[in-house]
Amino acid sequence: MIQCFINILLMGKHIVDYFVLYFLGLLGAWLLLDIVGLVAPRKIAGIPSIPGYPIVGNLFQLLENASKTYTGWSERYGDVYQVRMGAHRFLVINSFEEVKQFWIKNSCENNSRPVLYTFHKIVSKTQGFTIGSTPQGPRYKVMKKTVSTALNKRNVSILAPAIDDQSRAVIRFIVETMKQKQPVETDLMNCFQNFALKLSIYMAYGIVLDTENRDRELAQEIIKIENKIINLRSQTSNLEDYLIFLRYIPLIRLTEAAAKYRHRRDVYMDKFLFDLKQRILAGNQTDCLVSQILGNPVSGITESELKSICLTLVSAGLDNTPYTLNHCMGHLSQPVTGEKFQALAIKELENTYGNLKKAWEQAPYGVSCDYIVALLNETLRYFTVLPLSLPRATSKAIIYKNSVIPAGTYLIMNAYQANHDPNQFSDPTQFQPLRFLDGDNKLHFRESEGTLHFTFGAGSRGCSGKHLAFQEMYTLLVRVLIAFKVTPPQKSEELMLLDPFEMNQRKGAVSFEPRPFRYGIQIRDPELLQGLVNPELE
Ligand code: HEM
Repeated sequence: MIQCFINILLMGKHIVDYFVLYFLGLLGAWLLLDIVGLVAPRKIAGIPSIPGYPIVGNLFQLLENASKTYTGWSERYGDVYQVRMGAHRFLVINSFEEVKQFWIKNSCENNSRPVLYTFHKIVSKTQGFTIGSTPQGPRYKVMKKTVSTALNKRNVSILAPAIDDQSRAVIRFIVETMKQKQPVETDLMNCFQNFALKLSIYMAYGIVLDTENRDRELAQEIIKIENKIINLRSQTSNLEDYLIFLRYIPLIRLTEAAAKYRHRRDVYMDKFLFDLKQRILAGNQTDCLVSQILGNPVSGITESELKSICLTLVSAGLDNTPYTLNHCMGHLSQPVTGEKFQALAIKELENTYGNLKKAWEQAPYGVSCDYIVALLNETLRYFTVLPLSLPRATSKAIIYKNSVIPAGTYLIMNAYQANHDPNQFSDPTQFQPLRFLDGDNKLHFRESEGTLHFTFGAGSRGCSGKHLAFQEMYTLLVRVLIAFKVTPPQKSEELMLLDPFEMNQRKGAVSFEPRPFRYGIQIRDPELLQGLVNPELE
């Protein structure tokens, strides 16, 4: 018996020994191949390169708050340089002017996306890529056209009644949960997430989710899983994307979590599509994007492309829109300055619409108040929810100064740095909505004049959902401001810190994910609010 136990132990030890030997052998072979240049990505001539290590390159220097590290390197190596992350080389662009050069002037050449192992081969196996992660090609063009049309200004204006209903429901829910107790200290992040989710699901499948009651669990599952999957798009954390040999080591399966989330996503994505098809078969006409595509075979959209479109609509704004809006709430709750922003916002709403009742009613139907537009744009600029935007790949060569950037090069926009470029924005670290307004509090910038900031990206693959996201944020912000006075939390440690890097709790994630913070809310005018949230009782 004892001998048998010893034999098992010895066998276990041999297995561990073999495993270690296998690992060291693989690493040694890879190092050799790297040194002779067989697995190392080629350097781009004439562009400064950040010194790194064999095999990994700069990967381990970029695991936390990479945008900040890139900014630090730009001080020494200039606005445009190259880094190596294992098997891939990226060009990093840091200043406002250089981003304009690469993203807008070279829009046609810079119009594809990198294909990375974890996201493209593991997560996207069943529902396909989202549009934002699909490389350039004829099928991408068909999908992009469909989604861009659905999300253009005109079609977003058709969604106004839904934005009206859903944003009113959010405020009504908050008021109900406040009951008699006021002021309440809270964080409205989950309400903002439910709002964004409801609108996406409505637009895609024509379903109104009851995120507070009947569909609460489903909504929380979607929010959680989509957040996990978005994080798998991290430009640095998925080591198997860059260190190819890791994929060949048995027992190490860094992508296991990715496969698990994909299965959980399949459950709700397949159900939404199945239910909609059943409703159509039963003759219940539903006016939504998916039924328009299903009813129009000439669009040439295949089943798998339809799945990609659905995925895009469900996931694209689910983190970005609520995080940005919540960051704005964080500014409104700052001692001293927060009160001033709110006072000016209320005054400008009255000036624009005549009174607050009209401002509430008209907010879903356009973005007319320039001060609120400036407040939101300053939030988008200051926070830059995707500090490294989304990565790009060039489909044609770009001539940059004396260098040729070949087709197939991966590009990273350091959007946070470009949005804080002192040559473009005076006092870039100050939150100043008035920077976008003239002396009469009117916007001195029009969209046709170019790009205000790079939070929605830019050029041919810029964000297709920016009109929808902006209209959603505008409506909810106007309504929150009319409904509530926002105050700092009692405990100073619960106040939002202004620096997004300091607040960031997932330092390797693709978007800023601030740790929870709180603010006080108190009903501004109970009588007015009663009539606004329950107009049927008026
Ligand atoms: C505040 C909210 C949002 C922010 C900050 C944001 C930001 C971005 C960024 C930075 C990109 C990459 C752009 C580039 O490469 O230049 C992008 C792409 C995209 N976004 Fe958004 N987004 C938001 C909301 C939305 C919403 C609500 C939707 C649709 C429901 C959406 C749909 C898309 C699509 C389809 C793409 C891919 C474009 C392409 O690759 O052709 N976004 N977004």
